[in-house]
Amino acid sequence: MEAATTALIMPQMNINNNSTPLRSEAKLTAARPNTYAISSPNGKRNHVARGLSMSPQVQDGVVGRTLCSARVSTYPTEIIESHSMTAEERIGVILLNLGGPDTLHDVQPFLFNLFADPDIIRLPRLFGFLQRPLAQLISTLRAPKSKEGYAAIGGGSPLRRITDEQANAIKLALQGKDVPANVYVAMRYWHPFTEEAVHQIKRDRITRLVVLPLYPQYSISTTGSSIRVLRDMFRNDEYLSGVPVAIIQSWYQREGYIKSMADLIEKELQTFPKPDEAMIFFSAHGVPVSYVENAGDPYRDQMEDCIFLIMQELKARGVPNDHTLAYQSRVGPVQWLKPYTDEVLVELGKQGIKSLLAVPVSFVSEHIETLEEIDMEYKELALESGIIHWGRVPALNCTSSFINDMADAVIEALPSAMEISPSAAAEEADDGLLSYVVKLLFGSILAFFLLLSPKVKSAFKN
Ligand SMILES: C=CC1=C(C)c2cc3[nH]c(cc4nc(cc5[nH]c(cc1n2)c(C)c5CCC(=O)O)C(CCC(=O)O)=C4C)c(C)c3C=C
Ligand SMILES: [Fe+2]
Repeated sequence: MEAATTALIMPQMNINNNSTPLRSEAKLTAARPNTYAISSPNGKRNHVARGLSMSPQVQDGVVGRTLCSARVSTYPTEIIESHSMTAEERIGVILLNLGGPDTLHDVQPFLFNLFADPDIIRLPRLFGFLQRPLAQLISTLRAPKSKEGYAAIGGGSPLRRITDEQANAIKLALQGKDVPANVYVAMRYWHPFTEEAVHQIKRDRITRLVVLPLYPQYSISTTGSSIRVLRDMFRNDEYLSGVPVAIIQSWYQREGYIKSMADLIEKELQTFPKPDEAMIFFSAHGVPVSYVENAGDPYRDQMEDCIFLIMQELKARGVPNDHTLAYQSRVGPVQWLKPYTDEVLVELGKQGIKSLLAVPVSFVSEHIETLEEIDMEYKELALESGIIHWGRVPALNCTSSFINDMADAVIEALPSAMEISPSAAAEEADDGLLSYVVKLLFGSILAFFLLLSPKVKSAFKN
């Protein structure tokens, strides 16, 4: 397939972002020039310095780990010339998601994959060899608690089914907008794995690809991790390295998403005896504090912006309810983003709050943390703490306004697709098999003793 025929000028990061940030703007004042690429008809690129970028700290934490030197998308993409696609273009959309165990038997290997991810357990580079032994131990310790949770929601995660439904709905929405596309699901820790999706993309000879994470906000641990894996696959493959790719890094600020969330909240409030007295309780999946404070993860800022925008929309609709934000699902012995959901529930009970509407906000499908943690554990805790009326907003799943907005996001991103340049990052040193085995053995022994500590053990078990 010939490369695109029209010259285009775009940010090298090829991030699509549609609205100007609200509260993140302050951080951009410390901006430095960003690189824009000019693609010419023969596919060669020249680079010019232009525009704004995030602070160096964020760049170190995020840019180095993402496809095409991508920055977090808290500022607008500037497409200077529009780009026309050829008729033979075969468009692909790859949905990035976490994945979940299909059966209880899958729980421990799923957890192993999750904890073996260096974006989930961030060890200093020198201790990288401990990653897999640690993952083996932590997944074994965590599995009984996780299994209980998955058993309580029917014996497995609904994530694969819902993500497949979303993929199908986005495909139909794109078709309805005269943009025929194949939509692929790429899970990070369980089937269908990213490798499987990428294999299909090659098989289908896709010529232009949009990467759409199913996480509204960017975190190093979610979108960042999936993009890192994709980048490695693309830059090492002769065919894929020539496919223009557009990456949507985060989209929590999209009007369609904000309005869809506001619709769900408004509707659920009506189930309360006194809707205007219910507190709106946003509960986001947490990340360790060190991600935000040391590694430059924009997750907390984006989450706060997101809540601000949803509340702004609700106020404009005459829904002035009180609201609060807390973080759930912490794992392990480190500090996670605060305040913690369980502690806030107890505190709100003490303050005499009687009606609470829980709103899961970091994810767009039902999953274990909505169906078990919120609907069972937190509900019970809230009722014990004095809350009388409890409600929970459903996840967006296949809500048509949301799916329609995702299809629009794809269409808006298409023109900024560009080839993934080989990364300058140094490859891991290859020390040979013997060294690998010695490190693995040493790592396993060290990890074993580390995890014998009762405090560490119980932190992963609970
Ligand atoms: C935006 C969403 C998510 C962030 C950020 C995130 C970070 C993160 N998660 C763990 C550990 C676990 N997560 C687990 C399940 C899980 N996590 C998310 C989303 C985010 N995780 C989802 C949607 C799910 C559920 C998948 C499903 O099967 O339904 C689990 C397994 C379940 C359990 O045992 O609690 C673990 C473990 C870490 C350590 C982390 C950031 C570093
Ligand atoms: Fe998680």
